[in-house]
Amino acid sequence: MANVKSPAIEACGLRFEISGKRLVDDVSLAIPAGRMVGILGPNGAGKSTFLKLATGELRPTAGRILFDGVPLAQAHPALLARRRAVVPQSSQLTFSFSALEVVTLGASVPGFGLSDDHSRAAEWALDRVGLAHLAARAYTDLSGGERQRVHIARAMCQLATAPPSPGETLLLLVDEPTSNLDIGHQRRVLGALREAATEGAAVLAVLHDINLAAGYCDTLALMREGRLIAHGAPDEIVRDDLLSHTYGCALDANQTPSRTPFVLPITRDAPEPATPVFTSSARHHASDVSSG
Ligand SMILES: Nc1ncnc2c1ncn2[C@@H]1O[C@H](COP(=O)(O)OP(=O)(O)OP(=O)(O)O)[C@@H](O)[C@H]1O
Repeated sequence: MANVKSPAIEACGLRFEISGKRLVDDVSLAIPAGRMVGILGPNGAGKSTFLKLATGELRPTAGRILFDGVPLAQAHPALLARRRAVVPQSSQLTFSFSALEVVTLGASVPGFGLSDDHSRAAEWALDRVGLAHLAARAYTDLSGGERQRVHIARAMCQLATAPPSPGETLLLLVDEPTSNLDIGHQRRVLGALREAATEGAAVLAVLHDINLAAGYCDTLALMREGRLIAHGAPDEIVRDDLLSHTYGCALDANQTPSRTPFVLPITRDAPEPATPVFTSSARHHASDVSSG
């Protein structure tokens, strides 16, 4: 068993219930150091709830989360701050901090300001997400996609200012990091997460874009109705039958010449309605109104 490292984070039989509804149901998933795992699944599948359990924001109804083999609830907050960064799905930040100040929020020590290392890490992180030119801009004046990249940079800065000791793993937990981004910035952000994994971090990312997930993640975990229904290499998950069933629509899986799997919705076989639906219902509505 040489070279087998315990996972950076591991969910064991995780369940979360609220008001008698099971949002996460018996999910077991391990993310080892150096791996990027994408969580996929339809809206409401339980992906964000699972991520919140993994960050400790929610406490499981049953099962447990281990961080480097230790129950997450027992991990010291200082250790978590040094080794684990979280990017939630949305942020309510309304102060007019500059982009640079937001990026340093996770790294500054109250009363001591920023060290040179922190400042350098923040500038590096902003540059990594293509925002170096907006470092001084008020966060509240940034676009949605720019704000999203600021939060990715904040997480990267947080981890970059605390290089791990030998044997320690950094953990990055991100919820839909590309939802507001154009395709170029999607690539840039996923490339940065991929690079973090290649350098040894464990990365868990909730993603909606199956093709980007297949291109950047080592494995894909597919959730539906709170359950983990499949977990494997991208070519084991990006399959017509599995995805069409999971998402409830006809999907066509294929591979690029470099053998990266991808999927497209099947639209060519869908018959066009004889009468445009909107026009037809609008006409009915108009005749109801005139005859009433
Ligand atoms: N506090 C709550 N009370 C009841 N139901 C909840 C609560 N929070 C979330 N849910 C429900 O739990 C289910 C899972 O939510 P979750 O946000 O984890 O889904 P998701 O897979 O991340 O979805 P999406 O892709 O739309 O972001 C959804 O049906 C949601 O409506």
